[in-house]
Amino acid sequence: MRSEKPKPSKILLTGGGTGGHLAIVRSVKEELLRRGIRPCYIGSESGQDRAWFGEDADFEAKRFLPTRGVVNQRGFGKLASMAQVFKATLQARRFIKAHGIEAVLSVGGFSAAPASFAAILTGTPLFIHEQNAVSGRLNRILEPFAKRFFSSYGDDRIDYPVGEIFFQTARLRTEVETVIFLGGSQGAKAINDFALELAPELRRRGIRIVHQTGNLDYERIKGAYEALGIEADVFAFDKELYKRIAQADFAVSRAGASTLWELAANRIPTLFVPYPYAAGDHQYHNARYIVERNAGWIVRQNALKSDLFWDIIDKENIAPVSEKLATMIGPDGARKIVESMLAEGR
Ligand SMILES: CC(=O)N[C@H]1[C@@H](OP(=O)(O)OP(=O)(O)OC[C@H]2O[C@@H](n3ccc(=O)[nH]c3=O)[C@H](O)[C@@H]2O)O[C@H](CO)[C@@H](O)[C@@H]1O
Repeated sequence: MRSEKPKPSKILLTGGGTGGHLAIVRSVKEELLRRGIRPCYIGSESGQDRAWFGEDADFEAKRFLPTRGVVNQRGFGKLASMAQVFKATLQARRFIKAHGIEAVLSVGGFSAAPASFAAILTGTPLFIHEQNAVSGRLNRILEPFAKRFFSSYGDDRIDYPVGEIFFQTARLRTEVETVIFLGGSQGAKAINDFALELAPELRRRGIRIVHQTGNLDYERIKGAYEALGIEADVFAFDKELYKRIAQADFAVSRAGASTLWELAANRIPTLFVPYPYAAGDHQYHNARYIVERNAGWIVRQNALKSDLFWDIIDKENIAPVSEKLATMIGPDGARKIVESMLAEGR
């Protein structure tokens, strides 16, 4: 009698740097925990990886390796970073062997390089989730070696793995009583300034303001609202951001992939202002995917004007957009990724 191969249970999640990547790790981790599997994690000492997962007791084991981005460096800096990645790859390889890892999921970002290369070196099945509509450099290099490459854009798409809470708190928006301004995990000065420009008229109309500034700009923006005498819910970063998104009826936001799909899952109509310097202009292409399906609006940062905002609020009906968003994403993303890893891990 042929005995069935046991399903893999030693899963390694890797990648990070900024919140967009780390949010995928979090939702895939939640799905694994629901199935009684505690994954391992490899991230970097730089970036936000430690802030997100340093204290997280859900992981069976974790390592933060000393890596930095290679892409944005030149000359000696680039060589030094490559040497670091090489050294970290050897450490990741030891980790994979020591923990008997049977499948690796990379969510991209420079933190993902060592464990992804180590997966290839050790013949451990590699799965990749690319968050953006245009692939990052590392994922383009890794894709030919991957068992599966997941994307939430295009024909062969899966639902973006958004935290379940964004679906649980979703609701149809019909009227704008509260606006939320979002700058992505690090905040966005252009959106911060735009919010201040809109603030007097928002107050005049009795529309509540919720505003995430990012750490760097927090004091300036808080002070500016005070100087204007306008009451606003201003904060730098909120670990439970879903609560504030759920309160709001309209968003002005960067088009980082995790934020974009969380907003979609929550069905909140959004004016996207893509970060203009993102690699391959990927934030613009992320937002285009939504906007081309009549599920939101987009404006280039250098064309950001208050008139456009008021035209949307005054002349466009937000309810059909909120309805359309319900068809753009379902809650199955993390489940699909996990099932594929369990079926095709070694
Ligand atoms: C400048 C840049 O290149 N940014 C990239 C980075 O964005 P960034 O890291 O800003 O990522 P996203 O906007 O995709 O996600 C931010 C995450 O942080 C969370 N959050 C944010 C603010 C807050 O107060 N609390 C909170 O928990 C959001 O809920 C979300 O889960 O990775 C994304 C995913 O690869 C890319 O699409 C972005 O283009």
